[in-house]
Amino acid sequence: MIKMKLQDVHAFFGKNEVLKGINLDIYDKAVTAIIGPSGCGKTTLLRCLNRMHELDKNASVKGKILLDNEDIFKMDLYKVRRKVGMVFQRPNPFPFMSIQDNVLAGFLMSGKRLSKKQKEEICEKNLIRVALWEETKDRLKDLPTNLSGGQQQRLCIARALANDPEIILMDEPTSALDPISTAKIEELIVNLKNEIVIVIVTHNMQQAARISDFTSFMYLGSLIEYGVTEQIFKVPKEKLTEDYITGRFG
Ligand SMILES: Nc1ncnc2c1ncn2[C@@H]1O[C@H](COP(=O)(O)OP(=O)(O)OP(=O)(O)O)[C@@H](O)[C@H]1O
Repeated sequence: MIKMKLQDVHAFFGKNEVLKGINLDIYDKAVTAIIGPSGCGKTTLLRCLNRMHELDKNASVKGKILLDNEDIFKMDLYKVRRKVGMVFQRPNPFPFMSIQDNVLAGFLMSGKRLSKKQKEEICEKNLIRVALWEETKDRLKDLPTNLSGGQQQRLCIARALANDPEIILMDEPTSALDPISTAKIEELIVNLKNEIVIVIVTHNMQQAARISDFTSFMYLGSLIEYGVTEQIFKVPKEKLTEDYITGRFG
């Protein structure tokens, strides 16, 4: 089933067109990877999917992005952001909030009142989902600053999950992490895909091959090739894709 559908999406910074008519179907219960050389527009594409691109005052978008057949540009912005969460490259837990409050940050910021029991339940459930519960259950009131980078990133994923999004966008979520933390996040992504749609930007082609079901290869603002990950990596149809995945450029 198609969860998100992009139709002729163009994105600009001022007059600079950085996405040049992207058509892309993002499937439910799947991990979709976006790969391509630096500056090709991967992050911009990701940021269009939850309307973060518009935050830049110089930026604009044209085209259609449908979420469950609803045009996200006609939806309430708060609803879009609630349905489409985001995890960034560098773990960015709120440094002055406890581990528990970090998980609950979405609720705290929206002003929603929760009982102590509800808070504890939401916190436990989401820390379990990211395999961080055992490591943090005795220090939920501590600040997150003493957690390792990998733990902080899992906390950020728990924070995104706690809002019950339908899609999570991940912008190079492991590029600042060591190999063991990276492996844990990859395992987590694969486990989560049965409940949530994941779109991940990665520079690491082995990572895309390991964890994604679909891969889109971008070049200079265009989507060159999109398909099942195994096909893209084993028998790419486009020469540009082949050159990129075999390391001839990028
Ligand atoms: N805030 C901005 N203002 C102006 N131009 C920008 C801005 N952010 C990105 N760009 C430009 O838009 C183009 C696409 O950038 P984007 O960050 O989407 O590429 P990317 O593929 O994610 O790159 P990388 O892999 O290096 O992160 C680039 O030419 C970049 O210089």
